[in-house]
Formats: sequence, C-alpha cells, structure tokens
Amino acid sequence: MIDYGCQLMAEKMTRVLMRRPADSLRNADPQQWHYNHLFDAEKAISQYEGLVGLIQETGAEIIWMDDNNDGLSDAMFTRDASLITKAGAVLLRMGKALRSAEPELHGRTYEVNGIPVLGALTGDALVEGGDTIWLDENTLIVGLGFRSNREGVRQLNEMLNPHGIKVLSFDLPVWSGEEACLHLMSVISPLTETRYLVHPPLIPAPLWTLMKERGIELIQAPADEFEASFGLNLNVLPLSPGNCVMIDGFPKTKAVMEEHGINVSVFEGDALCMACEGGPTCLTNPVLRG
Ligand SMILES: NC(=O)NCCC[C@H](N)C(=O)O
Repeated sequence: MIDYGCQLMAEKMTRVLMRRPADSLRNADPQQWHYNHLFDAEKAISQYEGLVGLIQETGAEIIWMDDNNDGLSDAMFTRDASLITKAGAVLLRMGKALRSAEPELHGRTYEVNGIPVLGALTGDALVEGGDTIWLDENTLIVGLGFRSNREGVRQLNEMLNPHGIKVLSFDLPVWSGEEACLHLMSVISPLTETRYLVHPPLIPAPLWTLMKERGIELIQAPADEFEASFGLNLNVLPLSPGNCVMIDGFPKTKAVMEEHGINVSVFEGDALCMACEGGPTCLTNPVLRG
C-alpha cells in the first residue's frame, strides 16, 4: 500500500509530518527570528500540545521529527521545507535564510520512513510550502513573494510536469515587509476542495478569477479579526471534509465557517502561532490524505 502522496488540501488527513517545539524554541532569540511581543517559549510549547491532541483524536499517524536543540526554531513549521506528491517528496529551498537547513532534515526523515524523494530545488530557486496550494490533483498554485520565486516555479514544473502536474504562479504583495511571513496560505485556506476561506485584499486578482472559474466558493474571513490576529484567524487546517482546526479567540471567523457547514475545533495559539507567524496549516505537512 502506498502511504504517501498528498495532492489535495482537505480530504481526510491520515498521515502527517510534525516537529514538536522544544529546546530550539526555548533558546530562540525572538528578534532574530522575527517573533513578536506575544512570544513565550514555554507557553508556546504547551499550546502546541493542544494541536497535537486534536490531530491524535482523528487517528492520523504523526511522523515526528526531533527538535534536538539544533537551533532551527522555525522547523516546527513543517509545511514549508518540503512538498509531498504522489511521485515522492520535493525538498524545497527556503526564502528565509535562517531556515535553509530544514529541507535536508526533511529528506532524512523521509528516508527513515520509506518515503521516496523525487528531487530537490537547487541554485537560486526558492519555494516554501506555505506558498503552495493544490487547486486540484494536477494543478499546484504558488504565491511569489519574498519566500518563493520564478526559478523555484520553473524547477517545480520541470520536476512535476512529467508526473502530470502543472504549476502556476501568482505574484503576492509586499504587505508588512521583507522580514514578515506572507505566504499564499496566509491569505487562502482551503476548508474543503471547493470552499476556501480568504482575505480578498491580499489575493492576486488573476488567482481570484481562476478560483471563481473553477467554481470555488470564496468565504471572506472578517477583516478586523485578520488584523487582530496578524492574519492567523485565516490559517485553518482541514482534518477531514467539513472538519477544521483554527486557533482560539476569533469567534466571528469561526462563526462564518460554521454558517457554511464547517465544524471548527480550536486550540490556544497566541504564544505559538500569533507570536511566531504560523498557524495549524504551517505546523503540519500532510503526507497522506484520503
Ligand atoms: N506556512 C507558513 O505560513 N509557515 C509559517 C512560518 C513562520 C516562520 N516564523 C517563518 O517566518 O518562516
């Protein structure tokens, strides 16, 4: 049985790559890593367990990577350093220089777990997993900003076209600056394969049009909660069709999703997600769905 190969966003997540934050996060200099005033390592480490509990309840298998005080505090955001396809994993190249060692760590974990590595981005290519969304099983969209570039998309097309996958790219804006983390998934969260939670002001117009042409229902996340959460209200992870996880404290966003028939579980995430600029989608890299 093939136990890897996730080319959809919201089917039942049955296997997922995660890294529990520990000493790397405890020892992180918040200024160096661009973590904000809400950062509290011990609180973040305990909040992480809230997310783990919700995932474990689903019965999904978690492939754990170790935080052995390697200084890579952002490596808990396992979404970003590799992309899983049915043809194997692609080791990406990080736009944030402090994260450049992460793809190799993913490669080692895949090797130990029998997941083939299809290839690795090289040279000037940059792509972070948070900039990628599977629009359908054969179409990957990539946001081009400070973390992902055209050469990265060119190399992805070269690697994935032979496997029937087309990679399209869309330009992202500067938003709050070069140091901040604005990924494509910071402004779009697929809740089901055809319903996406979105923050329209930061969505490239051609992508908006494409999503509408594809019949995707675009559900607007309340803008005031987007501001108040530094964009984290919109970072919603589907565990299975109609069942999603978000951080607590943003009731209007939760209510909007519930009005659209989505069941939403929450965990505390101020010291973890709002402080470190990444939510439940970033903290998980689904290896298998469906
Ligand atoms: N996919 C994501 O949006 N990941 C969040 C990464 C946050 C991390 N502090 C970073 O700046 O890369």
